[in-house]
Amino acid sequence: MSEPQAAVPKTWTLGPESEYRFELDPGTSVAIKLVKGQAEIFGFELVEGMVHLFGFECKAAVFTWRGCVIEMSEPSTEYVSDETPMKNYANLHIALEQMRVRALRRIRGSPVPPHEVTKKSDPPRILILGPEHSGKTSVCKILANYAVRMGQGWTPFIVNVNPSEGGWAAPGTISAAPILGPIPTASPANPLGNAATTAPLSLTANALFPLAYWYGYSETKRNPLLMDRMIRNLGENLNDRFELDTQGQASGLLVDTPASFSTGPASNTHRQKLIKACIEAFKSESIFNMIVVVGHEKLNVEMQRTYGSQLTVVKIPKSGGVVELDYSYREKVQQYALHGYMYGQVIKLPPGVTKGIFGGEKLDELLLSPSSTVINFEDLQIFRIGSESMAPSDALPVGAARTVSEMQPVAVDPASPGSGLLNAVLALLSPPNEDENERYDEEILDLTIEGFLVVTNIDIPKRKMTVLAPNRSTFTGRTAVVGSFEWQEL
Ligand SMILES: Nc1ncnc2c1ncn2[C@@H]1O[C@H](COP(=O)(O)OP(=O)(O)OP(=O)(O)O)[C@@H](O)[C@H]1O
Repeated sequence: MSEPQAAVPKTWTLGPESEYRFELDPGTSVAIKLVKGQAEIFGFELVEGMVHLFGFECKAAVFTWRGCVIEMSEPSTEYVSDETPMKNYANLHIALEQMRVRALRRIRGSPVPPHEVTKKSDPPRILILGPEHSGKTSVCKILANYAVRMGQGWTPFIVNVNPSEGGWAAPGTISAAPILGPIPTASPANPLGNAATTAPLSLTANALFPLAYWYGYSETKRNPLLMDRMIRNLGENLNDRFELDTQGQASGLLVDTPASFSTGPASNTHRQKLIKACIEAFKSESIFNMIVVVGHEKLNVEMQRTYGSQLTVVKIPKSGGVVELDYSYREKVQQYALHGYMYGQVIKLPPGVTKGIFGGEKLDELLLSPSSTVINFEDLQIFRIGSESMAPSDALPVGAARTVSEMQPVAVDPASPGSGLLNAVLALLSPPNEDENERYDEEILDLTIEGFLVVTNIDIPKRKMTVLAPNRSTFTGRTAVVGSFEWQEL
């Protein structure tokens, strides 16, 4: 078969405050080069003359404040728009920047200028809410990128409580990470950056060290009690970190939420409970002080009524560029994230393109080689939280009681034919408390995760199973938890 013809690169000249939006079909990639001027993708600045690669059905926009010239190979869909809400996002960023400066001054005990004496000095702690595909994650990324680009040493924390996305590493997690450098966008998997746990050591430039808990399901309504507990755990852990990290504390917190916090079929009580869990979890010394509602008038009014007396509720417009993502696309992105976790980013270059950077990294540094290990059933203790098919407590018939509670860790026997472990994604938990006296029944729910495994084969007669993991290590004596995610070949 002949090689696909190299397409002649196209050039676009973008006027000030306009953006070039593109979408990629499965199996395609695009190369974009900034020829002249300045441009950014969700706040991440493109380097002039460098070829930036995008793949895995990425949908994004190259935005420019002052105009630029870009050159690119052919994406699947493309258009330019000069109607963007970027000015609103930049204004919000400026307000947050002032909060950071005042907060750092207070934390360090520096003198306060007379005209600022009456102003509050809490760092920005923001809950970002909005309906499905309103652009919450993109707003979160833009605000974090603008903060780190200020050159003030800010390291804002992003908290991802959207288990369908999982933030870093893999879907199913509730996680947080300090953002140390601008977050690139190259693939929809790991939209908030890559975790160092999976990346090769050479990726130190962009690698993040997230703090993650394993919820194990895509949807928040699957086990709301567990979600609530994980969010509170994360909040507690972060508040402890802030006590040791004044710059991080002043940089603030951006919480990216799933759409089920804001709208959709879930009951109002379910939504309100999750929002309340977030607000209470991250309050410690300085309370949550802002709710940002992306493009939803009714939700904005509801939040004003409920929380307006305690915190600032701000509505910002939704970008016309946000793409509506369907269920099958989201599932595919989850698989891209899991495969990326194990194998790194294997991207097919566009015809005629021979080099470039992908998410800020060189291509040959993006490949990983996971290892397949055969272990005994007894080596690894595997649990599932609650029973396999679990309706939330409030959905049970009146008077009906559960035999297994939603929060109960239930041991899973790989020898049982219905274990559901084959091809399952397992989260490997960090070791429990060394002091036996400090242990408790539900400790598993409160342990952070260290990584992920996939069970690729189960040999019941020999009582052995094969697990795929990013690196060769022993699992003897370790504990893992299974959720609902399954490994699929791409
Ligand atoms: N201005 C834009 N131009 C092109 N694509 C965009 C733009 N803004 C966002 N997108 C894309 O639209 C998709 C949805 O955006 P995003 O994930 O930010 O929305 P969300 O509200 O967080 O979604 P969810 O419904 O999963 O909570 C993503 O693929 C994102 O990259």
